[in-house]
Amino acid sequence: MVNNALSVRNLTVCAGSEPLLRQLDFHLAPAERVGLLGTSGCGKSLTAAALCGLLRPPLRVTTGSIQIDGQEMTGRAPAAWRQIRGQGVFQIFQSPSTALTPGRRIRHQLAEAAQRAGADSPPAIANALDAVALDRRVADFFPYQLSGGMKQRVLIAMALILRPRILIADEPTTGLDVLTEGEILQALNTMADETGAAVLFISHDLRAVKVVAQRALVMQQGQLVEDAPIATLGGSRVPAARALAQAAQALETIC
Ligand SMILES: Nc1ncnc2c1ncn2[C@@H]1O[C@H](COP(=O)(O)OP(=O)(O)OP(=O)(O)O)[C@@H](O)[C@H]1O
Repeated sequence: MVNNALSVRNLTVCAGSEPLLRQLDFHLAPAERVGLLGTSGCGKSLTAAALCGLLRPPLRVTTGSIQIDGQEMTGRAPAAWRQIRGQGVFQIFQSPSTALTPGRRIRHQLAEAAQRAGADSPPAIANALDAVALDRRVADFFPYQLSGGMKQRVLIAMALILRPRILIADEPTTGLDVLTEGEILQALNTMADETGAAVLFISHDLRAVKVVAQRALVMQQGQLVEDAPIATLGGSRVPAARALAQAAQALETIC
């Protein structure tokens, strides 16, 4: 039997005694691309942090299970999480600067990923930059010499080299213009096609989610209220899911 890339069961996360995520249950099959949607403050980024082992006190998992590629991760030491981050689960944040080391050229940061993945560094870097449509000369730049969209594409190139089991992209196009947004979404799809990574794409914007994912998870106030194919959200019994579909449709009509 093939393991799910990700299985989340009955996951509850609290800040002190206050539950912020409540009994989340969902899975990602290998290579599946799923959107995680919901309005601001519903718990999307907390979910991403929990799935990457990045919750810090007072936040903690109080019940439930997170399995990555069949491996139980709840209750594991920070060292076990560090080991799985990168090739087990790779996260792209809204602000890519936090994931890149400011004083190191892009080439060295990508070479480190290649070494970790056991790949031949110069060709792996060249192929990854080509795949995300970045000029190969970008390898000689420092992060401060790149735009936000270029940094985001460098991180996707890093994922291409590391070939993670799961990629979690948390609002990776927020604040970018629509053309750059399109390039990032395209690069994400190329990465997923080439590596077979499962993708959890987090956004409040169904229009962006639709470019990457076929299925949507909808959150509301820390709970999962819908898990359905994107094409069916407009007819969902869940008002929050219908509202997302209607908002996307209204924008498409205007634009
Ligand atoms: N360290 C923390 N301590 C206490 N509460 C927190 C902490 N981090 C987040 N929260 C709370 O958890 C809830 C969910 O926050 P989260 O950042 O996951 O929302 P989100 O859905 O990602 O929102 P947005 O779309 O605006 O980024 C919010 O009510 C927030 O105030």
